[in-house]
Amino acid sequence: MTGWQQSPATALLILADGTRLEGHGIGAIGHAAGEVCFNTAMTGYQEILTDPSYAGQIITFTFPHIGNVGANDEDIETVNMAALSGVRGAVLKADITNPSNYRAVQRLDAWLKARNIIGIAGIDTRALTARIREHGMPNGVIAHAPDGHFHEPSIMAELKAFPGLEGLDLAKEVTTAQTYHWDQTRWEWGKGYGTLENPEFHVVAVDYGAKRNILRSLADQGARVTVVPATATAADIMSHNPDGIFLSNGPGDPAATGKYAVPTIQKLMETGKPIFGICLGHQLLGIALGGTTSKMHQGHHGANHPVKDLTTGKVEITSMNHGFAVDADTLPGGVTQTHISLFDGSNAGLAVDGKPIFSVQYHPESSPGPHDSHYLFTRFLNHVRAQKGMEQKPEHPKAGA
Ligand SMILES: NC(=O)CC[C@H](N)C(=O)O
Repeated sequence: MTGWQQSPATALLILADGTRLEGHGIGAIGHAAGEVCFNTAMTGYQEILTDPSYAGQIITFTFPHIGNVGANDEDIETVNMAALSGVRGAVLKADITNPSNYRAVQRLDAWLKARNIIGIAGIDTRALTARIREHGMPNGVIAHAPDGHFHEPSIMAELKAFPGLEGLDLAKEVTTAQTYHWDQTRWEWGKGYGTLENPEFHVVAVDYGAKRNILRSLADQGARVTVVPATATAADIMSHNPDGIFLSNGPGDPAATGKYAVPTIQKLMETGKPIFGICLGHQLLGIALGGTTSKMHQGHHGANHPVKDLTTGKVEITSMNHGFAVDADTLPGGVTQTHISLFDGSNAGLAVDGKPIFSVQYHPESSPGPHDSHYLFTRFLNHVRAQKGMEQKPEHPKAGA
């Protein structure tokens, strides 16, 4: 048969420059192309693999042992389960072992298969990560064939057909088709997830690929949340009579999604309502204010990224997942750069002077990641409280309070 190659390997990762890595296939069978990035988080692989912002990407985990705690039904960040799984593939160092954790209901490889995610294990992820650091995030294709028979022409055709993330609006692939309401609160020891009983506020969240724990974090602050599709107009959003507006994280190129999202955000800014954006929402807000965004070299994907709050001098350890960034020097007068990454000085936050409008590039919902930045949800709702003449809550409550 022409085009078929037999290999002792059951999975391949081929990069756009022809680099060919062989390993053991796990998860779904077939092939998929995407941008190959690396994530340095040591925990939370299931939350990472279900973050819709990874649409169009293949994740290399730098932590060598992924899968040891198996898979459970709770650590799912995808809200729109009707959408295809965002991430295109997972690249691991060590083979997946039998899970050892009280929450595990499945092995990770079986879970990957059920979610149609292709994985490859046995890869020298240190070398691959060093390569990405040196040359940037390449396009690549991941393939899994349990019998070791790979149809190379179709695998290479898939790689060639992948246009790269620049210019891609992927929010439309993962956003909700319908408006829905959210009232689940954050997980607490001994209690699990709660339900918001007596909402004090109403927030409309624009879903570009929202993560569950962001919606929970808003509910935790007393906000009932109405989640609307990415293409909702300003009139649609205002028809829900929100006290505040949230712009979610999401995949793809902010400039591409901005074609329809930015005019909406510009109209929303005129309403005077408090606006808070995270990650893609931050980038879209940056563009709406007159700034630009650029593709990064290796991006930021991990759970230990130091960020400096330039307004207080404090450093927060944050969770990050982005491959584009707001160009700080394009932000106009009247907009303050509030946070920067201490890894590379790139923009990590902004605020509109004198208005209740702000956003951050990183992930205060911390799923997975440290909780240092959770105060930002309080800050957002404090803007709402101020407009309603209510007492502010401390951003950093004392332990036990
Ligand atoms: N997590 C996100 O919202 C990512 C935003 C954007 N897709 C980026 O890669 O920069």
